[in-house]
Amino acid sequence: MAATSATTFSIGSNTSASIKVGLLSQSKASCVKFTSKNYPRSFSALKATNSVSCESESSFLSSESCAALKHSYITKARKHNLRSYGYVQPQASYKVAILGAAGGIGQPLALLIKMSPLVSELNLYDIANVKGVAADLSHCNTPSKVSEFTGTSELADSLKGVNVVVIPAGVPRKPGMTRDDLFNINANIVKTLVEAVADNCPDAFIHIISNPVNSTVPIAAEVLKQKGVYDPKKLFGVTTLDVVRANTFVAQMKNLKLIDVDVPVVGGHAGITILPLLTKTKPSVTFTDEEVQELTVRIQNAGTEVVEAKAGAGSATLSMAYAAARFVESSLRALDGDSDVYECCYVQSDLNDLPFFASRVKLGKNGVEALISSDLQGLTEYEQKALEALKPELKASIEKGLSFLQKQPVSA
Ligand SMILES: NC(=O)C1=CN([C@@H]2O[C@H](COP(=O)(O)OP(=O)(O)OC[C@H]3O[C@@H](n4cnc5c(N)ncnc54)[C@H](O)[C@@H]3O)[C@@H](O)[C@H]2O)C=CC1
Ligand SMILES: O=C([O-])CC(=O)C(=O)O
Repeated sequence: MAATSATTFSIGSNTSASIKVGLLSQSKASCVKFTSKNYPRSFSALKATNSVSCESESSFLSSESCAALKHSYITKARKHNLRSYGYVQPQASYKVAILGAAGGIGQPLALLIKMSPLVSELNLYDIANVKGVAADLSHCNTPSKVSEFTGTSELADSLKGVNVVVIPAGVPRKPGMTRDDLFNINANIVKTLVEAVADNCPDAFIHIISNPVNSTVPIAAEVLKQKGVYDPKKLFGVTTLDVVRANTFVAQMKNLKLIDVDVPVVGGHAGITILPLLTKTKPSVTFTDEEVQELTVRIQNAGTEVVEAKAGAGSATLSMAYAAARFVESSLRALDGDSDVYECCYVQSDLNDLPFFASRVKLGKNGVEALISSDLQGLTEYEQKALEALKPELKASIEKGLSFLQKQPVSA
């Protein structure tokens, strides 16, 4: 059976049938054809491995096990943010806004979100230069409608009816700066934007990317509180890039398949407050003490590595856009009823004495459904020490953010 207008999902190994690559037919929803250049596996090959029990190819293609495989492909492909470059079949109709959409992160992030089958409308807001970005992006033949909004007079309209707001607005670091050096400019930007979110889409999930995240998230929380619409389950500091980096560096060091590696990263998003829990890596990996030290320091300094390499032209944008798109997609899957969505992020927390803390969370339709405490149990001495060491810095950054609003109350 030929698969027409097919979408290719490269999903790594599928344990239930040892299939590496599948072609999922869009024209016949229940049909999966297992052929690929890299891993040619026909029905008879599957049968030979006892992976299927049907007698004929046609009965297999219409069987429940085939439908389950199709479901597993889609789930795994979605989890890993894989995209087809062909036409994307709409699967849901959520509305996403990016505030700071014309920037270094905003533009590639907009492109990645434009490729999501879960998005029907994509609103791009910035104080300048967003018209051309929107015109350009709107020519992609993916389902979402792109709209542009320029300047504060159009901010409110950009947020009406939005389900997920992503905020990468603000200045990036230059070599020699810490993230905290961005506080004076970015605190005000985040405050103004979150005020508008509170007024126009108070139920939305809010993803804060602007640095210093350790302080800008507490600022956003205070703004929402003063506006009377704070829902701690829906406010997130985006720390996905720390996980993405940890996964990449561990896979490289240990020669593992990237798609399989998952390292929880807890704490915050600056220097030593970024704490990868390497002993909780999945699949289980053993590290020498030297490897733990080397990896931890590299993950903590990875932002600076990029800032220095860009030599004054900004900080991470492409990897950040990739990470932010993953977090948006996870949020949309959770909103859409997927009950198996977990991400590390910086949220209001009661896992320890810090009011905000990054950890793995379970996401659901209403935002954070549960904080995953098990990652913080059974820590090694190294991890426990690092956790205690990060607390004073993170506490100070949180307090700096919370007290900012005392000097600058929200506008009515
Ligand atoms: N959370 C994380 O893991 C990461 C956070 N960042 C942070 O993301 C922020 C943005 O970085 P880039 O995109 O590289 O900077 P950029 O300078 O390239 O872009 C920032 C954009 O924000 C816009 N902007 C400024 N004020 C605004 C306002 N009031 N309303 C709306 N838009 C406004 C600018 O016009 C510009 O288009 C920085 O603060 C950076 O430190 C960067 C990488 C990783
Ligand atoms: O390092 C920076 O300034 C940007 C950032 O947060 C990161 O890349 O992790």
